[in-house]
Amino acid sequence: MLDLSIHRRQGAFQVEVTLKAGAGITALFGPSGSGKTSVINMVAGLARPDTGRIVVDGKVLFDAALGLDVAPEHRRLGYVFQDGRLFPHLSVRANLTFGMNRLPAAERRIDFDAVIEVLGIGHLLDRRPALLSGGEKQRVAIGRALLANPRILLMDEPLAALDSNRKAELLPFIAALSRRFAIPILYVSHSMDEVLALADTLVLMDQGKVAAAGPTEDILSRTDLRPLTGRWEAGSVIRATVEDHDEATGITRLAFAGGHLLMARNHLPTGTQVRLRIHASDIAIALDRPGRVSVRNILPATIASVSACEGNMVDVVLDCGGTRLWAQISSHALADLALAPGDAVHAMIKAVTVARGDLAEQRGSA
Ligand SMILES: Nc1ncnc2c1ncn2[C@@H]1O[C@H](COP(=O)(O)OP(=O)(O)OP(=O)(O)O)[C@@H](O)[C@H]1O
Repeated sequence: MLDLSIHRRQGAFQVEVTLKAGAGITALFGPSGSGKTSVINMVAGLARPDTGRIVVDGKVLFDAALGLDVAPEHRRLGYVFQDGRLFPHLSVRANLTFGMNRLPAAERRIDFDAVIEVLGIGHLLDRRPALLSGGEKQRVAIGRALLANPRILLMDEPLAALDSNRKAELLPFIAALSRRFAIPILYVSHSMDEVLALADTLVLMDQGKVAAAGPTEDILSRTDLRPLTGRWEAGSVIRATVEDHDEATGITRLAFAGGHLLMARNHLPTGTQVRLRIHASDIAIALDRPGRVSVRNILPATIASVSACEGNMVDVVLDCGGTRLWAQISSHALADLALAPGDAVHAMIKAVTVARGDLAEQRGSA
């Protein structure tokens, strides 16, 4: 879908990125100044690489060796900025159809009514942008970009200008978009919560280069990348499937590669694929399987690695049927239990939360 290999010097800073992004949402994540916007601007044609090549959906947009540089307006890309940048003098409807009306009818693959429905903006069509909330403006901006039938949607911190409630409201809309309309999204963010809720693929940027890239769960399970994945609370991110709900006990059972997990009942249909988050501080380790204990999730596991972290705490990575679970225990507990790689233990998981799981995802995986 997106295949790029680019190099650009801007002042003292060098961007040197090779990247392939497939279907779904690819997040560019990294500290301020790591080069995320520079990459997205080169894809959009707003900045010119010194060398390299950019291909989107089979179409070569830039090739330095061939002297090829398609103008931004001919790249057929959707770009959503932090601030919606709607046309103030046009109604929401006219904003939405602005790019769409410039396309030949045969190229209008994305249906107006479907976009209105997914973004929940049907009741806003006759309003002017000045009368919209920040979140509504962003939904209209996303709809406008989508209706121009882009090859890819570029989103540069689209939620950065919104407060946390509006952000949380908008996340499910964005998550549903790429799956519902089969449009790849390149999403710049420095919020790990957004990455967790949205990204299929995670690209970690550092000092103008790609430090690591891959499926989000895999990248986030790597303790060596922690300096880059950042200051968010340590923990694991795992894939699971909703297996069943027990109305009587109010418990939902999920299946994952290492067995089953129980959590408070949610309302996701059976079969929904979800991303679960388990904080490292919510996993305790027992050498013997505990008997009468309140914790519901007790799973056999093997110790994969032990390494010092901050203060008197130790990172312990457990292998649970091929899934990595990241626990943090005190160095005192480590010494007391004499834990070492290869030991068979039991992971006691005190809390599990759903970081991503929506109906659109279930349709996509059917
Ligand atoms: N036109 C330019 N000329 C010189 N330096 C530039 C130019 N544009 C960006 N830079 C520098 O390139 C580096 C990367 O900037 P970029 O905006 O891509 O980072 P970013 O990861 O998107 O940061 P943020 O999260 O703060 O938006 C920064 O050091 C920036 O100062």
